[in-house]
Amino acid sequence: MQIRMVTTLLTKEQVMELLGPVRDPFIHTTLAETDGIKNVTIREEKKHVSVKIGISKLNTGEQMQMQQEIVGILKKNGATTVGLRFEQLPDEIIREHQPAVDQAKEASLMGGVNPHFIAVASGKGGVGKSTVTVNLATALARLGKKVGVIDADIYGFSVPDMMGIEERPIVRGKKIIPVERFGVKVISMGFFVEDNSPIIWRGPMLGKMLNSFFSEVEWGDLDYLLLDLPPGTGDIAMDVHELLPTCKEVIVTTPHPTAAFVAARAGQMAMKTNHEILGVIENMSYFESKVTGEKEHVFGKGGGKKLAEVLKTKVLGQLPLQQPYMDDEVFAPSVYQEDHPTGQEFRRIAAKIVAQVEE
Ligand SMILES: Nc1ncnc2c1ncn2[C@@H]1O[C@H](COP(=O)(O)OP(=O)(O)OP(=O)(O)O)[C@@H](O)[C@H]1O
Repeated sequence: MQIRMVTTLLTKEQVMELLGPVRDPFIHTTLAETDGIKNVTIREEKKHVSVKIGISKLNTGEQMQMQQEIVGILKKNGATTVGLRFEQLPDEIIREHQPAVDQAKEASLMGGVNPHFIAVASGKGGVGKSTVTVNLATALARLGKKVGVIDADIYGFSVPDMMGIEERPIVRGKKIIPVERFGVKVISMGFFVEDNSPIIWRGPMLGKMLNSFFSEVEWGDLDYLLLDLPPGTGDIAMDVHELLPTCKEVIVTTPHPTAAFVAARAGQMAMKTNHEILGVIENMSYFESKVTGEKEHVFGKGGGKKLAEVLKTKVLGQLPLQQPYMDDEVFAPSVYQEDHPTGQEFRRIAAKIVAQVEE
């Protein structure tokens, strides 16, 4: 915005308004949000504006760039000279705005060794994103990996039900102990909601919730932390993507060309937020008759391959339409057994991911 000067120099309010949208280079939050514009002084007679700016990291190249940006804005709007000083933002402000994964990594909250973060995304709901998350996690655990899952699908949290988790996490001291099932540590919004009641999320709340899933949960030593993202490419999905900037991603689609087209948007969202795409998983690829062994492509064909081409990645696997075996002893309606054909396909996918990530 450019404010035209007629006779007087900028007012304090105008300086606040002009510099408010400038972003802190490390926590990607505006100065208005971090309350980072301090001590604005105007010397009308000398056309001089001096400002103190709160920044999350002092004395860096990024600070220099920010300095140039601010001086440029103020000069463009009438200041002849600009005095600029920087000070360190308070820790609590940085924590509040810092992307969750970065925070976890920096603080080494995961028991000292940082896991590989893998987010599972989809272009729309109902394509099997949560099914893929829980089975990929279980398959990685079966390969001997230490695995955690964060059910970040805040509206449609379904991971506990899918894995047949009935207990709730216990709190020890100030830490939440995740529930363990099939060797996978699980934390879900569903654990903290009474009676399945709906929640209305606003951006900052979402960030706080994700941050606390990292910092207040006793994850211990993990090799992999999987995140079940909200479906689609709306605001909430975008917010979650932005809060998790250092994740790798798996995109789930059905074989229908339209589904793959919509999933491409999720892939583009991943790329926009600098997430590396590990590959595409095509779910509900076909139905195989138990009687004739014939494969029917109930939901169309080729969507996964097409999506992988668009996103310049590969198809990690194709999952048939099939339920897990009925098991009277172990209740987990969506977890495929190790000897189930779909369980075996998940094992192959998990092995590919391990090879790719740990290479
Ligand atoms: N390969 C499959 N064969 C049979 N049923 C499946 C398969 N994949 C998923 N389903 C079923 O389809 C439904 C939707 O799956 P799921 O909840 O995993 O999708 P989603 O993409 O996570 O949806 P949302 O994001 O809306 O929660 C579930 O009832 C699940 O059990």
